Amino acid sequence: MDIKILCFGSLDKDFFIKSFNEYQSRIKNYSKFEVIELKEEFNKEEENNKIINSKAILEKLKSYSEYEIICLNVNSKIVSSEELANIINNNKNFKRAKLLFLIGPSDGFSKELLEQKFTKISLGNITLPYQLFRIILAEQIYRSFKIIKNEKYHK
Ligand SMILES: C[S@@+](CC[C@H](N)C(=O)[O-])C[C@H]1O[C@@H](n2cnc3c(N)ncnc32)[C@H](O)[C@@H]1O
Repeated sequence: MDIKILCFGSLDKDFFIKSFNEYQSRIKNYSKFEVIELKEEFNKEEENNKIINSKAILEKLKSYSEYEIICLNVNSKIVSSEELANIINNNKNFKRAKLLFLIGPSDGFSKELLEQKFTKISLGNITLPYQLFRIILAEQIYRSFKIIKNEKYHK
């Protein structure tokens, strides 16, 4: 399996970097795993930032056309850890599956991006800052593998 996270910015605090690296190395026991970071445009008004940053995502995704895109969006359907594991496990050719998780910019995604035929999910009815969310997502991906493989993991 091949999993990528496409996101904005980079982790700039030691405790974020350490936490992410921990889950990253755990995920790598199950799948190829890579983070692709885009530079975020902050300088315009909110609506324009959304459009500019979402266009940058859509442009980048052209290089990943063979990947199934899973867009993380606060206002989309909330999924449980088991449901996320099902999404990851859904592919008939599990070992060869290619999944790209998309974390949005600070102002969220544009209408154009949200209209794409991506799987869109929320991890809960709370908005998390992007650095923290990257770690939560990595933990949930790791947890998904534990669920899929029916392996023990602390509750
Ligand atoms: C700071 S948040 C963006 C908040 C923005 N106001 C919005 O409504 O999308 C940055 C990114 O983190 C991710 N994110 C944060 N909390 C999330 C949640 N509970 N579920 C899914 N994605 C979340 C999303 O990808 C979001 O685009």
